[in-house]
Amino acid sequence: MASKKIKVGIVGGTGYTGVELLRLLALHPQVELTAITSRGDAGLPVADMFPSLRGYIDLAFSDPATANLSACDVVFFATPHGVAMSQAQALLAANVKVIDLAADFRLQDTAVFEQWYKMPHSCPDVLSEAVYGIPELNRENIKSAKVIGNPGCYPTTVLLGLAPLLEKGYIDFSAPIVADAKSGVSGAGRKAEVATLFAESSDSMKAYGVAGHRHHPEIHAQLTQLANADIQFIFVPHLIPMIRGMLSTIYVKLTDAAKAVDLHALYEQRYQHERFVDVMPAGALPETRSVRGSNQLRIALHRQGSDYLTLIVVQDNLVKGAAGQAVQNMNIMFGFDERSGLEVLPLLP
Ligand SMILES: NC(=O)C1=CN([C@@H]2O[C@H](COP(=O)(O)OP(=O)(O)OC[C@H]3O[C@@H](n4cnc5c(N)ncnc54)[C@H](OP(=O)(O)O)[C@@H]3O)[C@@H](O)[C@H]2O)C=CC1
Ligand SMILES: CC(=O)N[C@@H](CCC(=O)OP(=O)(O)O)C(=O)O
Repeated sequence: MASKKIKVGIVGGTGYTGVELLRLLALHPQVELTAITSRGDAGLPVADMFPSLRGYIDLAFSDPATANLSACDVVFFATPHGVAMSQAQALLAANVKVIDLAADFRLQDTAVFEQWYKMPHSCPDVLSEAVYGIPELNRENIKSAKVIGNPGCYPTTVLLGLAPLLEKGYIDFSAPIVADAKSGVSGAGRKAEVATLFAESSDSMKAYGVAGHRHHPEIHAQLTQLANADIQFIFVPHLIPMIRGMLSTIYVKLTDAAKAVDLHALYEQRYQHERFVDVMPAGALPETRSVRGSNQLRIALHRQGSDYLTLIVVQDNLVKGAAGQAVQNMNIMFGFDERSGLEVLPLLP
């Protein structure tokens, strides 16, 4: 394990995933935070905006146009889609690693990226060397990566939920895989929007993106790779009246071979060495509050009749679904203990 401190920059320090990175990295033993950007609040001490960080972070926000990001060892982009790809090439040329929490480096097919994100991809060369950042599925490639496309929040639940079955060929693709997913409102970010006003989003619940959500192609591409087969996948996200947390319920049809297998034991074995994936006891019904504020993802399996399996997966969308997973990726890239900065217990109540 390396002991030297690395210099870390965060572009987009005023957003929800940005401040979550600050919360986790402030106590990371191998990290020295050196630049935290904001366009509108440059010059403001970070702790003035986020008093919870008083005494832990002494820096002020700096303007992303002038911040000395090339002096960092790694830069996190906790920004809207399109920002990281405009700066990645220059940072890589300065030997700085890049971890993007947005979608710039998640989809290898630039035509699909352009279709869903309505912008051309400005650096396909960088994209081609980017690694999709789910450590439990892709750890070896992450070790040597210079650019990480940190996954979307919904994809992390679906992919970790399904991976053990797909790796064994236990899903019968004659029926579609269905994922019915629910997110807390922080998933939409901190920017002001009518849909996330208290009076609009509390005491109510709604589906959205039913005709198509940009995480569908992201999940589909990864499922296809894991299954080595084309698959039908139905995905419906929902907005629910809580601040943080995500629960995905996933329905699959099992192959005949899978029906003879102890699937709970298969999951326990697949994730036995994974600190951040917890396979719950038989019959468990995981709740989002059991992972709140932590990098933990919990999975429960429920057989339904002889042919179907229902998976229930929970995570904190801002931690394992975003900033925590990004820190986990950083730890792997720099040879640190994967748990550094991430041994945070869930908050209760
Ligand atoms: N929220 C979630 O649960 C998840 C979010 N993500 C992704 O992570 C990224 C960040 O999300 P989130 O933190 O929720 O978003 P927010 O809207 O809360 O924050 C966005 C941040 O980006 C900064 N910013 C905006 N435009 C630019 C720009 N052109 N150049 C530099 N900085 C800019 C803003 O700061 P300022 O205006 O002060 O410069 C702000 O700090 C998004 O791509 C999102 O899709 C991924 C997984 C989960
Ligand atoms: C509740 C809510 O609005 N969630 C966001 C997903 C956040 C996320 O992970 O999305 P990115 O792919 O943009 O990084 C959404 O559905 O747009």
